[in-house]
Amino acid sequence: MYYIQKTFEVSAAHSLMLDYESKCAGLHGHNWIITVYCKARELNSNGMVCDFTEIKQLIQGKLDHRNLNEVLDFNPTAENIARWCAGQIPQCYKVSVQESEGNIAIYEEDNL
Ligand SMILES: Nc1nc2c(c(=O)[nH]1)N=C([C@H](O)[C@H](O)COP(=O)(O)OP(=O)(O)OP(=O)(O)O)CN2
Ligand SMILES: [Zn+2]
Repeated sequence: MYYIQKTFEVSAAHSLMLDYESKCAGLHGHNWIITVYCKARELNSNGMVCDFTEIKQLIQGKLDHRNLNEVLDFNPTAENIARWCAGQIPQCYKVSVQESEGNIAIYEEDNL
């Protein structure tokens, strides 16, 4: 099995839809640090699991410098963003989304 991981930053705004009062319901921004983990049994014709550049384009290209509430059709929590990122790349099995220094969400496919 081959494994790769790609880390990049997304600077964007969001507001959260919550059923309790929170500062996070107001529009605000983060510099999310996103790490995408991919794997493949065989390399493609270019000798890659998938192209680092393409991974970044598929996610950062859609989210960077945007209002996430306008480009995503779900509540843009770090957990939901991580799951959405995983869905953009067929070889992806895990995504980590770091919202701030102490706040990290991880989505990982359950193969059980
Ligand atoms: N489980 C989650 N909890 C929270 C999420 C989330 O995505 N998943 N998101 C937020 C908000 O995005 C909020 O903006 C985070 O605010 P931040 O100031 O970064 O975090 P804290 O409130 O913990 O502040 P400290 O700086 O650590 O005091 C909130 N929760
Ligand atoms: Zn936030």
